[in-house]
This record gives sequence, C-alpha cells and structure tokens, in this order.
Amino acid sequence: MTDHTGSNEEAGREFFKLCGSGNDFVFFDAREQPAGALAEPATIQRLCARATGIGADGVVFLEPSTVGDVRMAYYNSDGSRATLCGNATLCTTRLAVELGIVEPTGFVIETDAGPIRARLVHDRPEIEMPAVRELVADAPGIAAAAGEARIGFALAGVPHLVVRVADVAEVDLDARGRALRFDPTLAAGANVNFVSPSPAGDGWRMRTYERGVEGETLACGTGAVACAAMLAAWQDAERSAVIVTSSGRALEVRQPATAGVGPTLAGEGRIVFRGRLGDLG
Ligand SMILES: N[C@H](CCC[C@H](N)C(=O)O)C(=O)O
Repeated sequence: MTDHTGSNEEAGREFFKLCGSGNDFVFFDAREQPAGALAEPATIQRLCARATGIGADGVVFLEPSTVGDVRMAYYNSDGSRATLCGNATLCTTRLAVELGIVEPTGFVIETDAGPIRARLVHDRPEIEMPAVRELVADAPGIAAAAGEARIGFALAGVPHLVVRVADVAEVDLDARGRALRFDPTLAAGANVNFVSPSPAGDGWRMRTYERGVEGETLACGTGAVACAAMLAAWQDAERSAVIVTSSGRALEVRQPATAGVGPTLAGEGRIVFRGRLGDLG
C-alpha cells in the first residue's frame, strides 16, 4: 500500500481475484507472509475500490490453521471484519485446492464462525454452513413498507433480514436496503435480502444490500442460507432451495431434516485472474 511518502512496501505482492456468483474478492495467500498492513481498513478500502484499486466486495487472507487445513480471515470492502462470508468461503474452497493446500474430496476451513467442512463436487464448491440461529419469522418493531409481505430476521453466521416481496426487480434496493440495514432495532445492523418467486415459476430470486459493502452485491451466500431458512419458516417453500442471485447465477441451499445441523451451500468459486500489487494510490 502507499503511505504518505508514496512508498509502496507491498508492491509486487501476489494476489488472486475470485468470483462467487458475482460476489467478488481479492485473496492473498498469507500462510507464510502475514497480512500485516494490508489488513488495515484504509488499505482494504483501496484494494476494493472499483475505479482506483483492484475492485472487490471484500478481501480474504488465507492463513495457517491449528484446527483446520487452512484459515480464512474475511474483510468487507469498507474494511470491517465479518464473521462469515458464504461466497468467500466457496471461493476459498476453490483456491485452497488450486494452491495444493488440500485435496478436493474434503477438508476443513477455519473461519471466525467456526470450522466449515468444504469439498468440490463435480468441480463445484460445496460447504457445510453453521446452523441458522435466532430465526424470527416476523421481526418485531420493523414495519413493512408498501409491497413487502413479511420481514424476518435470521443469524446465518452474520445477521440477515429477509423481506418477502412480489418481485425483487421492483425494489428500490439502495434506499430501502440501506434503511433496513440500519434499522434501530438491530444492534449490529444486518444484511438485507429481498426474495420473490422466480418469474419462470422454477424457484426463487434474491437481491441483497450488504452490510460492510453498503450497497447491492450481485450475490450473498449467507443471505441465500437465510432466505432458504425464512422461506421454510414462512412455509413458502421446502427447507432446501435454489435461489437465483442478481448475477443470474444460482446458489443452492440444501437443508438436512436433522435439527441443529446446518445447511449445505453450493455455488460458484472461480479464479478470474492472479496479479501482483502495484501502486494503490
Ligand atoms: N457483508 C456481510 C459478510 C459477507 C456476506 C456475503 N458476502 C456472503 O456471501 O455471505 C456482513 O458483514 O455481515
């Protein structure tokens, strides 16, 4: 990163750009070279800046783990640390195999939300998410706006609101998403997901206003898990669901019948390019 004197001590450091259904991330292999100043909020913001940096929704550092095969530290693009990111974990699954850290048949990723089992199934990343907790089918004290049928809350590693609407394409996502993200009833705020039946009648569509990005992201893994759990709680759908994200790519949530066992999340984890840092300005 560039400090006040313009020096650039991280110049030349290798990074990887990965995409999870349109939710995109800058990855660093920090197993031998720690993140150091790269993890400072101002540097995370510079790395994620769309026009002046690499451009991403978040940054992931792969680190050594004492409880799993690899550890991931996740930061939102505003520099805030988040306990869990579903799409970044799917991308970690891909990169850990690519780097030869693990075998694709099955391994453990240590996250701030605990250990997550991961694998590639027919070359598609699949992860076992923590069980959804604190689910409330109708969040108290949060008034639905016109066009909103229900608003529920769920903790899917990170806090989520799920809003049932007739058509997500009609939602003023930035305005309404921001208002709900900062709702005064939510101590730590929440990610906000709007969900509606797919026009083709073959599943569901979602759009997400993401905490820590403070805007719409094209997909949200923990959000898909929260939506699937909420749709089941509302009895709108079975406990497992395929949810099409804003990018048009689908996230698949499979919820086992066993109480207390978390769902499996499957989706894209694609290495778009690898590069070396230059001047982040
Ligand atoms: N922005 C979220 C973390 C990333 C969630 C999302 N990118 C995912 O795929 O789960 C938060 O601070 O709660």
